[in-house]
Amino acid sequence: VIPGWFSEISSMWPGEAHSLKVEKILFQGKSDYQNIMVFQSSTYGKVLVLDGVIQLTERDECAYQEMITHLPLCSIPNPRKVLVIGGGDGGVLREVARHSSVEKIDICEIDNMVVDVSKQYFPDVAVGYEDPRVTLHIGDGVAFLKAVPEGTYDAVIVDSSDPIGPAQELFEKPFFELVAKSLRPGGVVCTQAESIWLHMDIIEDIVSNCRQTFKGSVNYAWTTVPTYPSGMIGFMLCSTEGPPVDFKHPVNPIDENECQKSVRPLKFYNSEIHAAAFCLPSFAKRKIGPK
Ligand SMILES: NCCCN[C@H]1CC[C@H](N)CC1
Repeated sequence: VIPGWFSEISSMWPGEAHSLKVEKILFQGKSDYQNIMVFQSSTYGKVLVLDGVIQLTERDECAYQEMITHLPLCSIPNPRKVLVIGGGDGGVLREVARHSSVEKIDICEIDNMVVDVSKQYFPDVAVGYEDPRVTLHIGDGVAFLKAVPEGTYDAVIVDSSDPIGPAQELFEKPFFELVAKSLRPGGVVCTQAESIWLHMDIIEDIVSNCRQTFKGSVNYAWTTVPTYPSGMIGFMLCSTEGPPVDFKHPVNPIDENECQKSVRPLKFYNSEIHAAAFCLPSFAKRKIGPK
C-alpha cells in the first residue's frame, strides 16, 4: 500500500487495482451490512467506498447515474411508475426526477447508513431524495418485490454493488423473475451488469437468465467510468412481453440542455451516446450480442 493513496484491491478483479490519491479521510463506519468510507481525493472530488470498492466519485458519477437511468427511461414513451433497487446514494433518483412523465418513484435500499452518509457528504447526489415523488423503503429488494402487485411498474432500475456482498442475490434468476412480474407488459428493467473486460462469465450467466425471464428484448449496453475497475461498466436492458421496446433508438429523448430549475444540465447522457452504448467489441458480441 502506498501512503496517501487508496487502492481498490479485490478478488473480483485479481492482479489489478485502480488507485486514487487521498487528501483526507472524511468518514469511516460500519453498517449492519458493510464498511463505509468517504475520502477527499486529489483529482476526483469526494469518493464513496463500500467494503473497499469504489461506488462513486463526484467527478465521474454522472456517467453511471445518467446512463443507468436514461437508457431505460428514454426507451419507453411515458414512464410513470419507477422502482429503484439499491442506489442508496440518491444519484439515480436525481436522474429519474428529470422525467416529467414520472408520477411515482419508489426506492428500496438495504443499508440506511449509505443514505445518511450520501446526504451528508454528497449533497449533489442525494438531492434526488428531495423530489416529492420519491418514497424510500429501507429493506431487501427481493422481499420488497415479493410484496409488489404484478404489473405495477413501467421501469425498474437495479443500481447495485457487486455480486460479492449484500447485492449477491440481485444477480440471480429468482430476482429477475420477481422484477419481470413487477413490470407491466412492455415494461423495462436496467441493471448494473459489470465489465466485459473482467466478468464475461458472470455476464453470460446474467444474459442467459434474462433471455429466459424477459420475453421482450434483452440487450447489454455499457459506458465509461474512469474510476470503476477496467474503466467501464455495463448494463442489462430488458423488456417484458408486450409493446415492443427498441432500446437502441430512444423514443422519449431527453434534451441534454433541458435544465429544469431544480437540476443541473446532463453532463454525460445524450441520444447519440444512448445508441452507441449498445455497440459491442467483437469478443463481447460473439458471447452476449443479439442472437
Ligand atoms: N450508485 C452507484 C452504485 C455503484 N454501482 C457499482 C459500484 C461498484 C462497482 N464495482 C460496480 C458498480
